[in-house]
Amino acid sequence: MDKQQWTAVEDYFVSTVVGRDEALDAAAADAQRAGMPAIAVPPNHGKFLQLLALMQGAQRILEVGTLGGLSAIWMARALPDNGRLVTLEYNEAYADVARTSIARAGLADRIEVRVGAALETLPVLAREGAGPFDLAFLDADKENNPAYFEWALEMARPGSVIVVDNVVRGGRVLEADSDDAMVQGVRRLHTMVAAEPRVRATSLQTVDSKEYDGFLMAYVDKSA
Ligand SMILES: C[S@@+](CC[C@H](N)C(=O)[O-])C[C@H]1O[C@@H](n2cnc3c(N)ncnc32)[C@H](O)[C@@H]1O
Ligand SMILES: [Mg+2]
Repeated sequence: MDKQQWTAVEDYFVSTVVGRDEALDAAAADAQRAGMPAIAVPPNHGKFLQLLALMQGAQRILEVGTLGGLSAIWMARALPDNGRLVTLEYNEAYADVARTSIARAGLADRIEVRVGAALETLPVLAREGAGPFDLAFLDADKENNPAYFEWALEMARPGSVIVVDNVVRGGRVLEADSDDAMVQGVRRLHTMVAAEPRVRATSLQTVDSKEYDGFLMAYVDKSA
């Protein structure tokens, strides 16, 4: 089993149950043209996030890490007309490309892209009373995962779901002495979530065109 097979299986799933979306294909092409790294969610993972948003009956969604807007578009497709998704992005040029793709997808009235370091924009959102968010997707610099999780929890309600992407690090999540700040961010996240009485959580390993990866999912089940 290797990347070629995982990609072929992913393509099969995309061509059957996931389905294609012209606006998402265009967003992916624009992201590539703009020189963004190929680190957006694969389509079947994007659809998974969309289903989660639907199951949540989500009206407010928080995302940390916009890139070209792919995961934001996937999730916002689950929102009702009055629903809102706020996505936080550090890179202004990426945010511009994402906004164009979001507008082309017909979601400009539902998605707000905020530029800045998320450690600065998250407290602003909290002060504004932007929550509670029914779903949060944390997918930016993994070093800051613990702080992002704390902010997501701060702006959650009982019943909210928080997903943290890319927690496997090619298996290096096992390396307690790693000098990779992203690995340490993911490890601190797991230690913190394990000790957090307000959530029930699990982490899943995945394989697809992005190779070996995974995500953590937490359900907020006590008054946050
Ligand atoms: C993995 S990509 C996001 C992919 C996107 N969620 C998707 O799946 O389509 C991570 C993004 O986080 C952004 N980022 C990195 N550090 C950040 C920070 N401190 N605050 C906000 N965004 C940050 C990067 O510029 C990049 O666009
Ligand atoms: Mg990711």
